[in-house]
Amino acid sequence: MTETQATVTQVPVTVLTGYLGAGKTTLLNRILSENHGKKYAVVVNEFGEIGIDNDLIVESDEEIYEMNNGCICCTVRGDLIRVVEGLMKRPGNFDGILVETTGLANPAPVAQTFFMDEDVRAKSRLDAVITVADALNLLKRLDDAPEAEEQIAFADVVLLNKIDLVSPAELANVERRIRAINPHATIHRTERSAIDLDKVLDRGAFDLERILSLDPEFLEGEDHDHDHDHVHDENCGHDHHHHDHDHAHHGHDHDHHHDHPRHDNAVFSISLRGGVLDPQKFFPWIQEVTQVEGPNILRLKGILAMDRDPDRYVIQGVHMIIEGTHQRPWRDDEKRESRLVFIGRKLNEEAIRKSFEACLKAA
Ligand SMILES: Nc1nc2c(ncn2[C@@H]2O[C@H](COP(=O)(O)OP(=O)(O)OP(=O)(O)O)[C@@H](O)[C@H]2O)c(=O)[nH]1
Repeated sequence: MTETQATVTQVPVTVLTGYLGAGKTTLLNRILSENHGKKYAVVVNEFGEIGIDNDLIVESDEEIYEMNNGCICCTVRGDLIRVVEGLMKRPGNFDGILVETTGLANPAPVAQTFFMDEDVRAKSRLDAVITVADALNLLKRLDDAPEAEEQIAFADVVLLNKIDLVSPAELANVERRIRAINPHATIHRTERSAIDLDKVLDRGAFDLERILSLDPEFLEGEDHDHDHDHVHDENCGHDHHHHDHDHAHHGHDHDHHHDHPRHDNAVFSISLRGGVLDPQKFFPWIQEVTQVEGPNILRLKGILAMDRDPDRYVIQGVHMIIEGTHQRPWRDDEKRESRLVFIGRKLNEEAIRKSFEACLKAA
């Protein structure tokens, strides 16, 4: 090691990935809530037009940078470089960086960022890619979502989460599938992403050799977000207005996994916004929607203002399983409004939008 290398401390970067609703934010919140005496900078990237994820992260002293631009492969790399470079200008303020990717992302471009950009590379090191897998839904997603497989393949550590929702036989089955895709990752079985943090942080686990054997062009993506047709960028939001367009991703020079497409173009989001909701109408409605549309709802999240309720109500779901909690009182300076995002396939947007509006409290 040269003298300069030895004196520069590289900030460890942990990438949290995993398909929609697997338990990434749950893990992130554990990391931020635990009393480990360390300070992390958090970068989150989400899919969907209205920022909700940020509101679901526990309140802490941590600084949170949100990148809300859906398509991680095109725009986020640049954003991530900017955020990381900004952070690097203030050394000593934090002990590590946590990057939570959207559930629809292939983690490769995020991981590449820490090797591609000179400045970033000098000052940070990719510590590990942690993939959270949903024990109940992973097998289905491996069949229909290429990102889910990439996330497993890239993992240094897999949290096989939601073990409370499956039988021991099903669990063993999912674990076998994960092993078949990635024989090297350490697998931990978890409920609510509960894990000793030293099993996920400061692992020194990212194995470049292994990634290069998986993806020989991993270090050659320098021009990645410049070479391809820029028409593509306009469509990167993947929102429902664009979901049936001929997505230009196949033109990507980085699409070297020829055997499967990089993005699941059928997935789109519906963002609903409104004022105060009538709980007598809203709860039966959401039950019905999740029963009827459940198989197509990959994820739903909302922060809702309920009539006669002083608290923000958070609702979350993956397919048919939904959970709701009171988060915290609405602050005086906050507008009491409801935001709800559905992410899925083949959802009937118009019907969902209309029936949601019918749940608003009568003026
Ligand atoms: N039953 C059960 N539910 C869980 C478990 N872990 C997380 N959940 C729930 O699953 C839902 C999704 O969890 P999140 O941590 O928000 O998932 P995520 O991966 O961050 O989701 P996206 O950011 O939307 O991709 C929430 O309602 C959680 O409360 C678990 O082990 N068991």
